Amino acid sequence: MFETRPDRKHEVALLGRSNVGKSTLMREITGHTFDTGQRPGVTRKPNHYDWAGEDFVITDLPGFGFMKGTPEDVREQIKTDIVHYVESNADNILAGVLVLDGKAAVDIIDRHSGPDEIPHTVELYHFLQDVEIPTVIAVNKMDKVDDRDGRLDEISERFGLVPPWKQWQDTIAPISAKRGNIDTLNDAVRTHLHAAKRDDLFQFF
Ligand SMILES: Nc1nc2c(ncn2[C@@H]2O[C@H](COP(=O)(O)OP(=O)(O)OP(=O)(O)O)[C@@H](O)[C@H]2O)c(=O)[nH]1
Repeated sequence: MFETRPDRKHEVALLGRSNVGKSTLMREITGHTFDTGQRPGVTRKPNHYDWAGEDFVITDLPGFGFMKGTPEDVREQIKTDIVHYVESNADNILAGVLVLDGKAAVDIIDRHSGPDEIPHTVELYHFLQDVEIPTVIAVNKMDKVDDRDGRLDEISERFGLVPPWKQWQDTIAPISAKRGNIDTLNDAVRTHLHAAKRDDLFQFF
């Protein structure tokens, strides 16, 4: 299902449930227009974006989870394809950005938590850790959240990061892509690239 990636060695991968705002975030990062809209599940293939003269791509992976009108087996396939894509490209993925909808994430995670069930978002975070990709959780749509610190503490906890969230600012980045507030994400990603001594490759962050 996935198209061949462009011939660039390094990349930063954006992952998240459908409709969390990945395309909006891509547009904000790159200044280019992407296919965004009200209709969940618009992004079905990885969208690679690269800068002229730079040796990396940013990859917007398909949204996973519930998509109206999409059968269960297709949704499962999308998730499997994401995992395979990340596994195949892990050596070249400098950082992962897991995007959440700050307004909805806690409810969705709790709804899918149980003795036999790990929510996809949490599962993907742990998977990225397992394949040693430094990951930032970008908590988007913060413009819709009233109790900012309370919500971010709840989110930290769901990912196994002991609150208060403020001690995890390299990992948890509250943003509002639509309003253009993404400095926290830039800072967090830059920290990881510094740690990997790859910031030379990624001048935007
Ligand atoms: N309030 C608010 N809405 C946002 C923000 N970012 C994105 N949205 C809205 O959320 C909806 C989904 O945004 P998209 O960027 O299309 O989401 P996506 O994650 O690319 O969706 P898929 O294509 O399904 O993967 C749109 O209506 C956006 O305008 C934000 O920071 N705040």
